[in-house]
Amino acid sequence: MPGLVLASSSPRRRDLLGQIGVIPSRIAEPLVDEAPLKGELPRDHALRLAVAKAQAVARGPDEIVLAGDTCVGAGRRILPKADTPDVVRQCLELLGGRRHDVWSAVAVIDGSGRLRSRNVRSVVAFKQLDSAEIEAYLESGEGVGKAGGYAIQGSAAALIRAMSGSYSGVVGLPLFETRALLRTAGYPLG
Ligand SMILES: Cc1cn([C@H]2C[C@H](O)[C@@H](COP(=O)(O)OP(=O)(O)OP(=O)(O)O)O2)c(=O)[nH]c1=O
Repeated sequence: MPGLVLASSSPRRRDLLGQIGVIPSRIAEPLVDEAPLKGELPRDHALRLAVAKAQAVARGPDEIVLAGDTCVGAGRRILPKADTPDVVRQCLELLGGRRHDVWSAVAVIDGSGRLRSRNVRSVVAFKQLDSAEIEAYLESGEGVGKAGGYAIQGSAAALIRAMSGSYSGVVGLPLFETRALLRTAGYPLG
């Protein structure tokens, strides 16, 4: 059975793979500049970074490499991965009361070096958020380190009116597409 390298520092991606019974034989942190290019659209950004992360990690003989990227987009605008509570606040002020896109890209390089990728769009609708709700969410600390400043898998779920698309993709790895790519790459999955 070919080994699987997960090119990700994200514990969420490891957990999501575990949810479908996939245990990487190796985890490697991809060192990639995640800054958007000038004028880059959210969908292009997610795909470019997933591919770059997969390519940044060395592949041993008979190893498959998998990487992903999650990008939150408000129209043509890319929201940052919130690194401080202030950025979380700015994101929530923008996202409250409207719909936004979450692009979830996954890239797989197979044992012969062939790259395949998928990019999934989800749409998430937040309720109108008043300042007390935003401050309460900031208190939770859950938004820091997350694309768009929130995590759907935590207390933010209670502020989300609706979503369509891939729930696992919003969390960090679209599992339907990931399974299909892994199978095509020769990784044995039932
Ligand atoms: C929108 C959203 C994002 N996120 C997370 C998933 C990703 O970890 C993060 C987006 O950053 P990414 O750059 O996709 O991933 P990462 O930096 O955590 O890990 P790596 O690049 O090493 O693979 O935001 C959630 O956990 N829940 C959500 O609802």
